[in-house]
Amino acid sequence: MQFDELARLVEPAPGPLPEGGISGVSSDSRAVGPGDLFVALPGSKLDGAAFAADAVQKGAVAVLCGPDATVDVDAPVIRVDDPRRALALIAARLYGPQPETIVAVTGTAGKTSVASFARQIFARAGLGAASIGTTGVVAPDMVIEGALTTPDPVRLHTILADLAAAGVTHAAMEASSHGLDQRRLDGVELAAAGFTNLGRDHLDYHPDMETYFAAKMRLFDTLLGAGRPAIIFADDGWSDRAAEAARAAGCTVLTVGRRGDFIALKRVEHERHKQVIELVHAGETHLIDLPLAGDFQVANALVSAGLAIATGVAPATAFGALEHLTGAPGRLDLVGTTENGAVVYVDYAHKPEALEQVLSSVRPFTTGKVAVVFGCGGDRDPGKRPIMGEIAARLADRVYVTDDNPRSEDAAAIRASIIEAAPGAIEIGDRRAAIRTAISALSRGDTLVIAGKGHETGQTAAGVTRHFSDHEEARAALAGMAAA
Ligand SMILES: CC(=O)N[C@H]1[C@@H](OP(=O)(O)OP(=O)(O)OC[C@H]2O[C@@H](n3ccc(=O)[nH]c3=O)[C@H](O)[C@@H]2O)O[C@H](CO)[C@@H](O)[C@@H]1O[C@H](C)C(=O)N[C@@H](C)C(=O)N[C@H](CCC(=O)O)C(=O)O
Ligand SMILES: Nc1ncnc2c1ncn2[C@@H]1O[C@H](COP(=O)(O)OP(=O)(O)OP(=O)(O)O)[C@@H](O)[C@H]1O
Ligand SMILES: N[C@H](CCC[C@H](N)C(=O)O)C(=O)O
Ligand SMILES: [Mg+2]
Repeated sequence: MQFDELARLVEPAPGPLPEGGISGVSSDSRAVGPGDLFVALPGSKLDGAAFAADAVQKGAVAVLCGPDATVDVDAPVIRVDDPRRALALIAARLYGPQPETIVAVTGTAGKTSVASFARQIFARAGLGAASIGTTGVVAPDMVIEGALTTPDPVRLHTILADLAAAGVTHAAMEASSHGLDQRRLDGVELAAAGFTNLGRDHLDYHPDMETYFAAKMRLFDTLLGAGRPAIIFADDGWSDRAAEAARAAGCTVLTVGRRGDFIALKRVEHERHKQVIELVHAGETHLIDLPLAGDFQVANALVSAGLAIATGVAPATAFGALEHLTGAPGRLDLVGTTENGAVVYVDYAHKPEALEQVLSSVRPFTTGKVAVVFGCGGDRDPGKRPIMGEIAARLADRVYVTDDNPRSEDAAAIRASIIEAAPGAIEIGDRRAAIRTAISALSRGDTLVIAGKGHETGQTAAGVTRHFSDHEEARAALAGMAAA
């Protein structure tokens, strides 16, 4: 990319730049190669400006930074108002092309599920489809594990270009609040965007709920172009405000749910492992056998169908595809049943609303007791710990408090802060032991939810990640019971 083209992408437009251009872009000095532009970002732990000289030594031909960054290097320095946005726009231009139809979904809970469902609907419609999010990149003949829900712009645009080259025309991606706030999605050309719900999460990063909501709304007010469809789940406490924000941005608001106008949910019959839903779209009634457990999956299915229909999938195809959905791994995922008929699920609820939803979802099908095994991650919003303790104590009959990913924190202190609000809880720090104890205590008619780690395959404590899978542990415990 020539410098004059780069100059047209950033604000304010920089002064005169030298001849020539850049061959790549990076915000990490460790990844800089000859000919690259280094973008110095002020981060949460470090200041990228401190690495500018390193980057130039490694061959960076220019440095882009914010207005006040302290950068003293022997290379042109380009100062812009928003270096994170500049990085994203430059990465989009350098590493494109993107699949022609990209949809993104935001919300506190349901993003991974909606992205997976939208991919499955696109695929059923015969389109080259992919999803990008917490569980990685999923495309035909391609599964790439990912570290972040919304990858950083350089990685994201490399992925999008690889997908486009592999014949993917329709991609569904998750827009996390960190990703939106850090401009990781700026430059992605969105055909439609969705909103599921808002609840307490990430208040270690966002100062309060209003700021958290505003970060989510960047999806509509900055990223989705005017006139493009915004699919809003209508039955959440924040739905009206989300619709208002999208409308104010000029998006075409299409609501789904019981209060929905685009897809109106009329009736739901919940069964243990599936639900039958009746909905009305464009004056036509559809009766759908949704093969997923959990009330919350109805909302996710409606948002994903809305995204697919709004981007051109025939309604009958989209609704037909809902009958074939497979849940995203680790989302109210049935692991097995004990010989005496108790049911064991692995779920990814690691925040209050999700835990509330999942425990409420299993109650109607539990003739015995509801049990839950969970903990809370370290280095994450400590305020949610007693809230989740209270929810577990209220909605489950047996609560086992264990470790999630303590990361750098004292695991016992995390457990104590949960138990403060769940006084009857059984404390077993070792997650494997907690799962085994909970499974061996199950009786006929009971349901156990092992919550918080879902699809994860590692447990991080004191800076070390060891292989750990709730699925494997639960299966082993169930097999052990059967053999005994
Ligand atoms: C708090 C947070 O979101 N941090 C993200 C952010 O890092 P940062 O800018 O704060 O990085 P920093 O370590 O302070 O460094 C500042 C700058 O110096 C640069 N640097 C640093 C060292 C060096 O030697 N050379 C160098 O150039 C860094 O590359 C960076 O540009 O930008 C990085 C690149 O995009 C991310 O990898 C990093 O994610 C960290 C690892 C993370 O854990 N993020 C989580 C909280 C996250 O983003 N989660 C969301 C939400 C999940 C959900 O839905 O629940 C997600 O989308 O995954
Ligand atoms: N629409 C929903 N409403 C409330 N809770 C939900 C909803 N969808 C999923 N959940 C709960 O949240 C958990 C995570 O779901 P999912 O992975 O789809 O959400 P996410 O937004 O991608 O979460 P994360 O931000 O952690 O990646 C599920 O296991 C379930 O407990
Ligand atoms: N993307 C989320 C996942 C949390 C999963 C949970 N198991 C935990 O470790 O807290 C985060 O990084 O905050
Ligand atoms: Mg996710």
